[in-house]
Amino acid sequence: MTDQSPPLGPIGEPIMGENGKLRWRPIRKANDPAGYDPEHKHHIDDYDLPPVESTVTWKTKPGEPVIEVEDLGIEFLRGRKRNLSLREIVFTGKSAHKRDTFWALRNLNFRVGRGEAVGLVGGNGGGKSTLLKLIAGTLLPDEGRAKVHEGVAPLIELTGGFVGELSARENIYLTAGLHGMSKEQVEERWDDIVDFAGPQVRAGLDVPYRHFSSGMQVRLGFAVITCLDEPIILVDEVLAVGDAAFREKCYNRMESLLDQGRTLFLVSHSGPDLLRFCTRGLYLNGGHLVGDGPMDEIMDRYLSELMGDNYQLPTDEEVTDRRLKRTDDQIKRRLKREAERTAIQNEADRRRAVG
Ligand SMILES: Nc1ncnc2c1ncn2[C@@H]1O[C@H](COP(=O)(O)OP(=O)(O)OP(=O)(O)O)[C@@H](O)[C@H]1O
Repeated sequence: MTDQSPPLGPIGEPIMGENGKLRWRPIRKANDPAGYDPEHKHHIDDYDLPPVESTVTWKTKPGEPVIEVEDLGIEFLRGRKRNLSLREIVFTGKSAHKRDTFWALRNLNFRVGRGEAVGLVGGNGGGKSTLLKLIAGTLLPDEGRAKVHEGVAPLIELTGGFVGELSARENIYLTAGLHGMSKEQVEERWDDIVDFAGPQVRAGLDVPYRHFSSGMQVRLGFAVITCLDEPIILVDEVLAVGDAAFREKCYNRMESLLDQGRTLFLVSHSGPDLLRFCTRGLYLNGGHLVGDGPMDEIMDRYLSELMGDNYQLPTDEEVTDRRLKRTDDQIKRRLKREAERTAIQNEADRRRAVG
């Protein structure tokens, strides 16, 4: 919100905004990190946060959906039942193998806007990974459609679509090239990719990718996928194999991508991770979309259905307090990123000036 917004209540007093969100009176502009008061409670919308430059070229206009899922369904083969006898085949005209199929996803309908961060929750086998693969286009639906209006950078399998026989170096060029990046663009971002992936990956750049440990695979996969200029990022549970420090680095990068207005789809069984980024939750159960709403409400519903009486739903007051705490943390992290970006920019300007 800018200073032209309708007047707010006294400092620290929440008022209900027109959009139904609680808002707090800002005590300073967000682009003035020095004035930040960590004791004060804020709503992120109260800040005139500077837009973050992005190299993405958008095909959609602001406000248009980037993903439209309509009556989407996919059927899988569960296995084969007993083979039919020759007599049955001849007299019934059926195939020798009886097909035993099931709908892994069915009747899914939803739209996702630019810049939304969507978390997918649901029990094992609920269809989360399958949905990401349908959005990425690596699986085709049997019913309906998933219309994706922007490019997608998927990290949905540990191998990230990389070729095991090729070296890590070759895989970087290959993946970036498939997403439309020229050799020069890859070279420009080379250090960013390899530094992010870490020293173990740098040391193994010429080793066949299949010899990488699962942690190294995910480091390289994440570094490459998030360096692409694709507006939609899909991340499946894969980050779980990285160590804690690397995961934190990945989360920071995901937040930077969201600052640029990119769209994120995240599958995770970790409530805190989902709540850190995602504003919207989709709940898949038995292949059906059974919930679509604010991430915290979807998470509470999923956990209470999963754990029954062992999960205590928060009171309204607790929900509000937790939302405020999360918003406050998001603002602090955003300001830190702004300060880091400014420092990097200043250093680059200084070097340019020195020649
Ligand atoms: N290629 C496939 N062929 C047959 N069945 C499949 C295939 N891929 C997934 N399935 C099945 O589809 C269902 C949904 O699987 P999916 O991996 O999407 O679930 P998930 O919600 O991601 O589960 P988890 O939380 O355990 O990772 C499961 O029953 C799974 O066994």
